[in-house]
Amino acid sequence: MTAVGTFLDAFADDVEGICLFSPSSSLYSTFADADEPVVVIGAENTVDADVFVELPLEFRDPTERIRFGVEGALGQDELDEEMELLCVLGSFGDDMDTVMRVRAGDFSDSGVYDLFANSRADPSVVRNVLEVSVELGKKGQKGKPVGALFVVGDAGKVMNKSRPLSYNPFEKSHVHVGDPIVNVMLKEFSRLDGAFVISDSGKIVSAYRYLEPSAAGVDIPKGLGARHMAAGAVTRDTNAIAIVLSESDGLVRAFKSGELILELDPEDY
Ligand SMILES: Nc1ncnc2c1ncn2[C@@H]1O[C@H](COP(=O)(O)OP(=O)(O)OP(=O)(O)O)[C@@H](O)[C@H]1O
Ligand SMILES: [Mn+2]
Repeated sequence: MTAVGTFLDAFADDVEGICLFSPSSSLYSTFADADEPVVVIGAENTVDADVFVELPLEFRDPTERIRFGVEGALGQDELDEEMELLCVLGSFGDDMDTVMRVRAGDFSDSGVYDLFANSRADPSVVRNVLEVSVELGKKGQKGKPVGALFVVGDAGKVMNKSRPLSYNPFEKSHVHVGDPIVNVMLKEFSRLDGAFVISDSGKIVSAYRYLEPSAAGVDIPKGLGARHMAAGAVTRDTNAIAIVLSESDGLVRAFKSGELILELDPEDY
């Protein structure tokens, strides 16, 4: 065997599961008789795989794609945490150019998959709100750090658990998050108090909402203030998720079912 062959053989030794990211039919059929379970992960099941995990977003970063896909497969009980996996994907385009070996358990429990896939709001709406928060965190408002609170999904119930702090600039409008003009408006209004309420489909329902959920049983990390507490609590009281940009530490956090499930530094994106 060649040196490369020997290396690859050792690399794939003891692998217990195979994840194929958006494979071609020919690649998929190469693994048809594999002894290990094969999971196909992608936006669509174009190869008619028996075991398929949908990626609701395009993750350009291969490690993010793997994290999301493996978490999804674990969530669907297609893999278990002890497994050593071989992930095959195209990092620079559609052609397969990357093989990564990972341990399934390293990707469990971050809740990121759950945030996108099992929220009431569309995955693209969740992504758009995350993107606005990250941009706002990077640039601030006119160079100053700014905070913001976005409550996404289950808007009717969220409106019932909150009250207006001021006139709602989105009252008669039908605008959606992700639209560039709307993102400018969201950044502009983030200087003012309260929360934005966004519907399952991404419509901006209101700005300036003061949230009044019951905070009973909400367990968020110490040191976070009223904005984060309100964010956590509203996601326990309703089926919304909340995305918060902190004015004081500059981090973006996401809450679901009363828990902090994602924390990221805008400077890393
Ligand atoms: N219940 C609430 N509903 C909506 N907005 C709120 C609520 N409580 C606080 N806020 C908003 O959060 C802002 C900051 O409050 P506070 O400093 O207590 O929160 P925090 O969690 O420490 O957030 P930050 O990290 O951004 O400082 C307030 O000025 C207000 O605009
Ligand atoms: Mn504060």
